[in-house]
Amino acid sequence: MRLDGKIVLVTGAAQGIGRGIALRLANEGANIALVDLKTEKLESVRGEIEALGRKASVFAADVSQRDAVYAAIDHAETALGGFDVMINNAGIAQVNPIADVMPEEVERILRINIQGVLWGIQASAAKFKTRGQKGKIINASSIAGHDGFALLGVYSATKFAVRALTQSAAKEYASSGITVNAYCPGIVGTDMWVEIDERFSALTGTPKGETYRKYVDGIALGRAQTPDDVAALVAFLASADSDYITGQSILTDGGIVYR
Ligand SMILES: NC(=O)C1=CN([C@@H]2O[C@H](COP(=O)(O)OP(=O)(O)OC[C@H]3O[C@@H](n4cnc5c(N)ncnc54)[C@H](O)[C@@H]3O)[C@@H](O)[C@H]2O)C=CC1
Ligand SMILES: CC(=O)C(C)=O
Repeated sequence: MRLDGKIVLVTGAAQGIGRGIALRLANEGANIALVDLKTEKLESVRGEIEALGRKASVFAADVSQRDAVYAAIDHAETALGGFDVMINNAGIAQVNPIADVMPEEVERILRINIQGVLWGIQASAAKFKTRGQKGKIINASSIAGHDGFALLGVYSATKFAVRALTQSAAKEYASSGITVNAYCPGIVGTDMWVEIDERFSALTGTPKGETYRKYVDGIALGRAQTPDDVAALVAFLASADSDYITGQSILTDGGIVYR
């Protein structure tokens, strides 16, 4: 699964799953363009990648802004000398019963989780075509993109949408030699789950930590997922070993959702 010399852009790379993916792919030989809103943390990840002997670039962008995503890809190409793989990882959670959801919060999550992925697909495919090369696009969905979760209804809808975009884009870009796939993690111990757990507590009165524990207890393999567990699948999807796979949204959850 070596990625020697490949140029990979990762959004949401400042922490959590995105950071884990960036480090894993750098370990496989890739040079990484790091994109996020949190520039201080991005600089720290850049240091970790350079310590592995790989090149890294940092670009601050809000993935919900189409122009910013195009600019991030241009920057990656210029800074690192090419562009081979796009990883649309950035996303936010939102915990609210359907009865209480309000327009502003729906608009915010749709802009980041759906439009962010859409602009990432569109801009990276355009760049691969301009460069006259093949490419790989890899999107973050979730187990919540296969099953709707209570109190995570709008979030789940965005992750179902990522699967739809992944399938449609795979069909539209296959003839250009571009593959499009998604990874669907389960319960990963990142800041996102700290936030989800706190919000469940506030809404239901469940003691802090209980919701996370309950979900982890439901995992067949008996432990929470790490960013590196997710990164192992993404490394495969970024590598030549996955060249004959497109349009798939692949579960990596330790045994929660079975499809
Ligand atoms: N943590 C989990 O259990 C799971 C997470 N996922 C998905 O994996 C992806 C990464 O999640 P985590 O690392 O857990 O989350 P996280 O909250 O720890 O990290 C997300 C990163 O994305 C960045 N980000 C958020 N909005 C952005 C925007 N508009 N523009 C640029 N960057 C932005 C944040 O600054 C942050 O660095 C998300 O798409 C999430 O929905 C999927 C399944 C499970
Ligand atoms: C954050 C997320 O996608 C789940 C299902 O936990």
